[in-house]
Amino acid sequence: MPDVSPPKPSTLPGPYLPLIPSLANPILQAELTERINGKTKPLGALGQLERLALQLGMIQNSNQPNLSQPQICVFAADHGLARHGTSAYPSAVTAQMVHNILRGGAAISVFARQHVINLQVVDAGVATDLPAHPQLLNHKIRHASRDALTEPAMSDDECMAALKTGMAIVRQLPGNILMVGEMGIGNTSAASLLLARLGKLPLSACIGRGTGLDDAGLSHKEHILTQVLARHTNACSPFAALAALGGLEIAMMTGALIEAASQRRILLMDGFIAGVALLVAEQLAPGVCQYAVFAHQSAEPGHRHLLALLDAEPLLQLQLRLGEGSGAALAYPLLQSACLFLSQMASFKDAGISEQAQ
Ligand SMILES: Cc1cc2ncn([C@H]3O[C@H](COP(=O)(O)O)[C@@H](O)[C@H]3O)c2cc1C
Ligand SMILES: O=C(O)c1cccnc1
Repeated sequence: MPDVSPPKPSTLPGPYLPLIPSLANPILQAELTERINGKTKPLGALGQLERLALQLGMIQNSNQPNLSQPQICVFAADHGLARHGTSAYPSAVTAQMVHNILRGGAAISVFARQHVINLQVVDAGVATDLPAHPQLLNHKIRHASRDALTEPAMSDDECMAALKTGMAIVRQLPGNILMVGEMGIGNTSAASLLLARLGKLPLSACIGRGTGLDDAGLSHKEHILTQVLARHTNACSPFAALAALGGLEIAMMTGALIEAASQRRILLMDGFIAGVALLVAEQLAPGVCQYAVFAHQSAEPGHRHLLALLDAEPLLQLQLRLGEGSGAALAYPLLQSACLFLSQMASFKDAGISEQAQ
């Protein structure tokens, strides 16, 4: 039956969302700043690493932050909208890549192994059923999101279930630092739609080639996504936009980020798709962004606008356009270095070196 009734605006029942603790703590901030400035280096010479160390200290409410039991969760799902040719690859690649990740052959498998980061894959909504695997959590909400060109990608109940599942997954995870990644053919489209709607940006600034569309593919993608936005003009609140424009993996990542921030975990953010989940999380639960460290700036053009919107300073510029959490894993050692310089570097006082510049 065609959906003829006017869509009712979706609202997220508030009590499900935890409060995000504020990081404001002027005393600790002054203490950390003095500690950083007192290290044996010219003032400010560790640049962005100094701001990173300060942020990590504030997140952990400590002047000696440390990283323990780092976790990467790769959320996987398919997209009904992908049937309109919005990706250079077919949806079948999502499940194939999940197998590849679990076998240890994907980029994220390699980088997680390299940096000794625990890796799990979550089936949030892959189109096919996946065989059981010790590193695979089966939380399939449905077999792929619905086709957002004709109906909301998720019902309110499905979207809520995805958010709550993401939160529950994090409650079961150890560690004080979370990286979220994703695998879902067609998810640059969902992310672009969400960024355009929630960031109030023109769609043209939010779209890109994703897995490698050519010029004709890119204009076809823009044509389809323009129609999707027009189909869902009422989906303006963060929850309504998330449900309508979708991505089961994006919704589950959003829940995971909210829960992790509420527990004062560090959120080491990957690229464009994960970044859009953070935008949704911030709008649903203001304050989440205080916990985010931005690993890199993706080559997907919308990411630059997203980072500007979030006033974010990415650590790396590697022209990555992969997702999976790969950029977050690559940046992880920088966070280790930020913690180590704070705990191990000598101060001018310890080393008996004159602190005064000429
Ligand atoms: C082999 C392969 C591995 C990937 N790993 C991540 N992605 C990335 O590309 C997809 C998004 O781009 P689009 O919207 O154009 O489909 C997502 O699955 C994302 O994780 C991959 C894509 C492919 C093809
Ligand atoms: O930056 C990302 O997250 C990204 C970019 C292109 C394709 N998949 C993911």
